Amino acid sequence: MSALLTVQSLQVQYGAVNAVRGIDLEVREGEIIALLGANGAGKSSTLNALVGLAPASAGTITFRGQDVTGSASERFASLGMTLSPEGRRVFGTLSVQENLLMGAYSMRDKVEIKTAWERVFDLFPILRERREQFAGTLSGGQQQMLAVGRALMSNPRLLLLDEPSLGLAPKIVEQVFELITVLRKQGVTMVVVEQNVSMALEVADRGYVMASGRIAASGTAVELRNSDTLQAAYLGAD
Ligand SMILES: Nc1ncnc2c1ncn2[C@@H]1O[C@H](COP(=O)(O)OP(=O)(O)OP(=O)(O)O)[C@@H](O)[C@H]1O
Repeated sequence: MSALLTVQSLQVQYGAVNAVRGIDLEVREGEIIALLGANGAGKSSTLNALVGLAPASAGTITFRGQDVTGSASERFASLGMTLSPEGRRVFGTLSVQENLLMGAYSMRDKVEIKTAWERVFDLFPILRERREQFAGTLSGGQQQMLAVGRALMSNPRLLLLDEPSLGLAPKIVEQVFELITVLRKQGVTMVVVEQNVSMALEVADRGYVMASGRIAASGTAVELRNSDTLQAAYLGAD
């Protein structure tokens, strides 16, 4: 498997706050990578920096063989790397279909947009039923589906999912993880930030554990499940 994404010595700083302190990551084609760690460990900052939404103050990001460090977020989408952000962030006063179209902003071709749209509706039939409805009136789980659906509209090769199960009822959480396995079968490579560590390690091939802006441990899902560092990373929340 070749590397789809390589991150070297990435740092993210917000003023005086060093959120990410020089991390290395590799994501290979077809993999599901879990990015784990306590609140404030730097997971969201890492994902945001990967798509140009947080300030990468040092390091390099190579995606599909191209150095994309410092690129604008549109470039990431057009190259095939998309983020489904934490907290869903759907546009509540726009309809379901308008929200989906926001995810297809780099596409010009109507047939291409329709194909992407149908794929999202096939994955989430409830969104097809509610396509005219304001996104703000959907349940939490449906808004999460819409956020993932919007990210899928650009047909990403690499999908970054930030806390996809956050705040959802257990049954819906199971659906989110089922979705991850369905997407993998469709050839989407994923990096998943999750507080639900056991479920994340069930679907993931490999993972990285962050603590205080650094990688504290990495390995296969099986290795991490048995790792003391994983337990310590959660107990030692900063
Ligand atoms: N926009 C920002 N401005 C200043 N500091 C920030 C900003 N975003 C995050 N931070 C800080 O950076 C550090 C890492 O936060 P980040 O959200 O990346 O962690 P996380 O592991 O994703 O945690 P969570 O699960 O709570 O989102 C924290 O100390 C946080 O307070």
